[in-house]
Amino acid sequence: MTKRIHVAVGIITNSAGEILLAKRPDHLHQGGKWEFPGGKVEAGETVTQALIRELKEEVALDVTDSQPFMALSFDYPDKQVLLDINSVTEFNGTAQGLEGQLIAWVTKADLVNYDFPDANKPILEKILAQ
Ligand SMILES: Nc1nc2c([nH]c(=O)n2[C@H]2C[C@H](O)[C@@H](COP(=O)(O)OP(=O)(O)OP(=O)(O)O)O2)c(=O)[nH]1
Ligand SMILES: [Mg+2]
Repeated sequence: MTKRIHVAVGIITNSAGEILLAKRPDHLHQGGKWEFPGGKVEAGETVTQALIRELKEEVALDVTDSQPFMALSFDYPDKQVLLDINSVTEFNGTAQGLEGQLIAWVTKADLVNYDFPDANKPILEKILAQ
């Protein structure tokens, strides 16, 4: 049995109400899909610490406030994940794809036009219900 991967994920909303998406590089797990930026929680880190670190590393943003949005477990054929999803409402900086990934600020209405990993379905449903 493999260990479930704990991931800190950010739904980052700007002052225009747009949400930040990043495209996963093709060679990674769920490559080519759009995601909410984030990454693995390392040993000894809280989810908030991981979120702050990952959003700095991946999209160059300094998170100053976040709130839990939802958590979900999902089993891919090749990987099991626990996504700890947080709303990021306060941050400094200008978003950049620091790992060479495409990024996009997307309106809520436009989210349906992006291809997300299967695990993200409940997240999209909750965002769209709000
Ligand atoms: N960040 C993020 N990951 C997601 C989402 N949906 C989803 O299924 N995942 C999965 C894909 C991956 O298996 C896992 C995230 O792991 P990752 O490979 O991005 O982790 P990381 O950023 O720490 O990358 P690395 O340092 O290990 O290369 O979570 C999502 O919306 N955002
Ligand atoms: Mg990542």
